[in-house]
Amino acid sequence: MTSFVLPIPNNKISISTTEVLIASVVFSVLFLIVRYFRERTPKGLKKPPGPWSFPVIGNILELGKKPHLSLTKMSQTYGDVMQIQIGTRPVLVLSGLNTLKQALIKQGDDFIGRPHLQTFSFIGDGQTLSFSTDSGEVWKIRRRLVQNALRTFSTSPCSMSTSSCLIEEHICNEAEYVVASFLKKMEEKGSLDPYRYLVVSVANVVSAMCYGKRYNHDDQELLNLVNLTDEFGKAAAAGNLADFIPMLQYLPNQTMKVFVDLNRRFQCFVQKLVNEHYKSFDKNNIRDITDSLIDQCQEKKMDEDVKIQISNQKIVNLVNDIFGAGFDTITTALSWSLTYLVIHKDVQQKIHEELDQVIGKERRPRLSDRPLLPYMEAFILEVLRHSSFIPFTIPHCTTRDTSLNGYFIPEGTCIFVNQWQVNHDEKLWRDPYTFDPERFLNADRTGLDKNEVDKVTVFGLGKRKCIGETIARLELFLFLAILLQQLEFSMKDDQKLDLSTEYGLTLKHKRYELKIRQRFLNENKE
Ligand code: HEM
Repeated sequence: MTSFVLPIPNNKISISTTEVLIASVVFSVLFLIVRYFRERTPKGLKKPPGPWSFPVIGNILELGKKPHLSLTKMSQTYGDVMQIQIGTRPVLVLSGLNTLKQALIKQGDDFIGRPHLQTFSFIGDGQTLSFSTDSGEVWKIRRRLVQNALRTFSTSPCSMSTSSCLIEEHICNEAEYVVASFLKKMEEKGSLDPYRYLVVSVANVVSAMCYGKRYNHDDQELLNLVNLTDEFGKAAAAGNLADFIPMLQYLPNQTMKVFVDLNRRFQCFVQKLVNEHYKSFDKNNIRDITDSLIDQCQEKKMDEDVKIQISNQKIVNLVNDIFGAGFDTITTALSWSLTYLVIHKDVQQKIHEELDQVIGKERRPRLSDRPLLPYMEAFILEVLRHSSFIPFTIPHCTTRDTSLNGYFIPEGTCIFVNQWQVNHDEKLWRDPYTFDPERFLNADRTGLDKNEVDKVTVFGLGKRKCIGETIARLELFLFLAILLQQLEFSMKDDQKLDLSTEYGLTLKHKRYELKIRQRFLNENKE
């Protein structure tokens, strides 16, 4: 009979094949018993349907490298409320706009939580607004503090008479800088990879917004910050199986080590800036989000418990959160926008025509022009819908036993919200896979069709909805309007764009070089 020898120092233990077989059978029976009891449902409610899963790994193999596509396909078989198993963890996958609205808006309190995942617990020491498992009083206060800070900042008056608020001023400066950098590089090289320039400019806008600090584009501190965030994204995108097979947490995990180290370096960087803010804090001169958070924390009438949770140290985590959330998202959206523009030259031409007609070339686009540029708005909406570059929201979790569409969902269930499915649902959209901004225009093409606009699902829904949506939309509008008023984008002659995506924190297209031409020569704008 074959036998195995366990390599325990000084004490070799020999196990026979029969013993291994018996152990496997006992393990499988125990696994099925535990599963049976865990999946019992109260009377009148059903267990959510889903595919059969393997012990230990669950449905990991079926998810593959593009889970948004595989889960969209599976939802066609199992429906809008489907249960899969990732590793040893049951995960409920929600699809369909009505189901999302029911769960996240109508039953918002039941679905408001965040699951306990090892990765989340490392980000900002598990104390961030976005990833912390807390969804009670502390989370509410954190969210309110950040909302107030964003609002203050986006309505603060600015020094330039042409801008309505500080954020407009920052974005306009950066967009102009991108235009100049693009043209300079074109002159030197004849083509360029736009991502490199967009990423630095967006980092500068977020940095100005968070810490009131704007850098030169070749400043080493800014470039370090961009690299750090990039590495952070890559480490997070590599995924962490231990989130779903908890016993792996006890094994060495190189990716998580890198992740923890990056997180620590990022926190140190922010801590330094927050400390500087404390030293020069002036209640009558709130310059940025950090100032606003310090101001609110110092004066709030919070009860003592909560005050400890939102202590000054935690401000670092909140600022960290906003920086992280507002950086990769906007860069990716802008980068996708340029990609669609070079592929769909007819769409780019229509945007140029609209800009020429409404704004002309004598002045720069402003935020107040937004209602006058419906085609531009429709283009941005279609970029967000078609790319669905954040295919899932951040995972949610149920805060109590509940039911959805007649299915029983126990407390603590991890929830994946499939935004990609909603944005490509044939029941909701005409030709969902075709890129067509016109679908968002009203009948006489003078404005947007609100019914269509409201179906686009990229910022999440309900109580956990993205807190930066307003800023994100205005930032995309201003950047693109300023870029497109002055520039025409086209593909490098010998190049065919590969639109396949890399799955990560956000869906990214492959990097490529393009050509850029100045539309009007010798301008002298305000
Ligand atoms: C196009 C750009 C953006 C997109 C598509 C986007 C999308 C999202 C999504 C899908 C979520 C998760 C919602 C959920 O879990 O249900 C989220 C959360 C969040 N976003 Fe954004 N976002 C963008 C830009 C921004 C910006 C610019 C900021 C900050 C200024 C921001 C701050 C946040 C924060 C703090 C959360 C966590 C909210 C919470 O857990 O309570 N986002 N965003």
